[in-house]
Amino acid sequence: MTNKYKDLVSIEETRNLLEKAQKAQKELAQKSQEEIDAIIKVLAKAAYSERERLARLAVEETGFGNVRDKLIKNAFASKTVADAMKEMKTIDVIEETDTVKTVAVPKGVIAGLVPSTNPTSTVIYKSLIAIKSGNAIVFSPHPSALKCIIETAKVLNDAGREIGLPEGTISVIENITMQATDELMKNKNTDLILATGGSAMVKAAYSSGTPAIGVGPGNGPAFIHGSADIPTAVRRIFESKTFDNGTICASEQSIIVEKKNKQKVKEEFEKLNAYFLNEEEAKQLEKFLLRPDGRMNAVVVGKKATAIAELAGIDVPAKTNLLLAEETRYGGRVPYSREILAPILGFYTVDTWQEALELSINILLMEGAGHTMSIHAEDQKVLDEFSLCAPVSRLVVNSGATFGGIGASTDIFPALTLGCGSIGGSSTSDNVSPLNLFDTRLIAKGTKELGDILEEENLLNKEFDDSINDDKISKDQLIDLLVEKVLEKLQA
Ligand SMILES: CC(=O)SCCNC(=O)CCNC(=O)[C@H](O)C(C)(C)COP(=O)(O)OP(=O)(O)OC[C@H]1O[C@@H](n2cnc3c(N)ncnc32)[C@H](O)[C@@H]1OP(=O)(O)O
Repeated sequence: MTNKYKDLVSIEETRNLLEKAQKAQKELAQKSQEEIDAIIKVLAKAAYSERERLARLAVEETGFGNVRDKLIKNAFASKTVADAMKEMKTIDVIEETDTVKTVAVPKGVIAGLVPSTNPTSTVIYKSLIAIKSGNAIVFSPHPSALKCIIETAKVLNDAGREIGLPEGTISVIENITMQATDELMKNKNTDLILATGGSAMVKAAYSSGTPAIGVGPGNGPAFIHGSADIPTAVRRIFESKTFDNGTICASEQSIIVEKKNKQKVKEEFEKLNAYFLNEEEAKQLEKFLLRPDGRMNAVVVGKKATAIAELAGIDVPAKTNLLLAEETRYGGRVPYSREILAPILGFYTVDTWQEALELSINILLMEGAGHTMSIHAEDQKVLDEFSLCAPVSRLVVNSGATFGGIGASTDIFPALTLGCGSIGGSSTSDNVSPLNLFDTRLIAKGTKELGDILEEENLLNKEFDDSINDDKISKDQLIDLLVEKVLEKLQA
C-alpha cells in the first residue's frame, strides 16, 4: 500500500469508528449506575482472567518489560481499578442537597492515546474509567504495540457483548498512521483526548483544539535522607526501578544521597545485585541513552540491565539487574538526568538535605515537572520542606515512586495516566479517574431575591469598600514588585 493510500484508509477508518462510538455512547448514556457498574465488573473480570496472555503478547510485540510485571500491571488495571471505582457515583444525579442537584454529564467520545511501554494495561484502565463515566473510547495505538492493543480491546468487547455493552463503545484504529491520530484528535466527534505517551504527542493533543488531558515526561529523583531506614529505602527504590524493567513513568530516574550516607547506600544497592558503572563505563553507556534528536532511545527502554550492558559493550556480572552511574550534572544533554524508562539510575551526592532539595527542583524543572518524585525520610521538617517546594503532583514518601505514584502502594487513585498540572503542561494534576471524565450540570434552585442579596451580603456598604482600598498597594509598589520578579526570573 502506498503511504498516501494508507493515510486515506486510516483516516476513513477513524471517521467510521468515531461515528460508531458516538452512537454507542448515546446508547450507553441511557444506562443506570447499576447497569454501568455491572458492565465494569464483567469487563474487569475478563481482562483480569486474560492478564497473563495479554502480558505475553505485549512483551513479545514491543520487546519492553517482562511478562511477570506486565501481568501485574494488567491485574492492577483491571481488578484494582475496578475495586477503587466501585462506590463512585458517576451516572445521572451524583449529589443532591435541598437546593442544588448535581448531574453527571459524560464527556462523550474519548480519544485514548496508548504508549508502547504499558499498552495492554493502559487500554484496560482507560476503557474502564471511560465507561464508568458513560463514555465511549476510540484508541490510537502506538504502532509498535498494535497487535496486543487490538487483542486487549477484543477481550473487553467480547465480554461486553454478553452484558449489553453497545457495539462500538471500545474500538482501536487498526490501520494506524500519524494522519489517523491527527484526525482522531481533531474530529468534531471527539469530545476529549486522554493522551499518555511522549511529549510531542501530548503537545499535539493540546494543540488540536479538542479538550485534552495529557501526561508529560516523568522519571523524577528519589532523595534518601539520613533519617531514613537506609536498607529499606534502597530496597524500595530497587524494586520500583526494576519493575517491568523501568517502563513506568512514575519510576525514579536518579537518586540523591548525602555524602555521609553514600557508602552505606552503595553497599545496600550492591547487596541487591545493582552494578555501579565506573566513569569510563558510564560514558560508554551514555551514548546509547538518547537519540540524536535528544529523545530517549528505544533500544534501552524496558530492557534488562544485562542486555543494556551488553549493548554498550560493558562487562557486568550475570546477575546484575540495575545499573547506576555517578553524576554531578543535569540538563537536556545529560542522559542520566533525563527520562529513560530503563533499569538505569543516576546517582548524585550532596552535602546537605537543602542541597538535595535544590538539586531535585533543578532536575524536575529540566524534565519531569509536575510528575512524581519520592523521598525516604523520617525527619518531619525535611518532609515538610519537600512537600512545600518540590514541583511535583505526587511526592511519594517512604515508598517506591512507581508503586506510590500509580496508587498501588499509596492511597491515591490507581491510575496509569498521571496528570502533571500546569507546571508540567497538563490540564490536571490528578491521577486520572472517572471523576475527570464527566462534566457536571448543577440544578440550582433560586433561594434569594436581589433585594435579599444586597442586604444580606452588604454589597452597598461604604465601610467595606474602604477596607478593600486599604489593602490596595500603590502603583509604585506594584512596579517595584514586578521589576523584582522579572529580575529573579532573569537571574534564574
Ligand atoms: C504511566 C506511564 O508509565 S505512561 C509512560 C508513557 N511514556 C512514554 O511512552 C514515553 C515516551 N515514549 C517514547 O519516547 C517512545 O515512544 C519510546 C522511546 C518508548 C519508544 O520509541 P519508538 O519505539 O522508537 O517509537 P516512537 O514513539 O518514537 O514512535 C515511532 C513512530 O510511531 C509514531 N507513533 C507513535 N504513536 C503514535 C500514534 N498514537 N499514532 C500514530 N503514530 C504514532 C511516531 O510518530 C513515530 O513515527 P516516526 O517514526 O515517523 O517519527
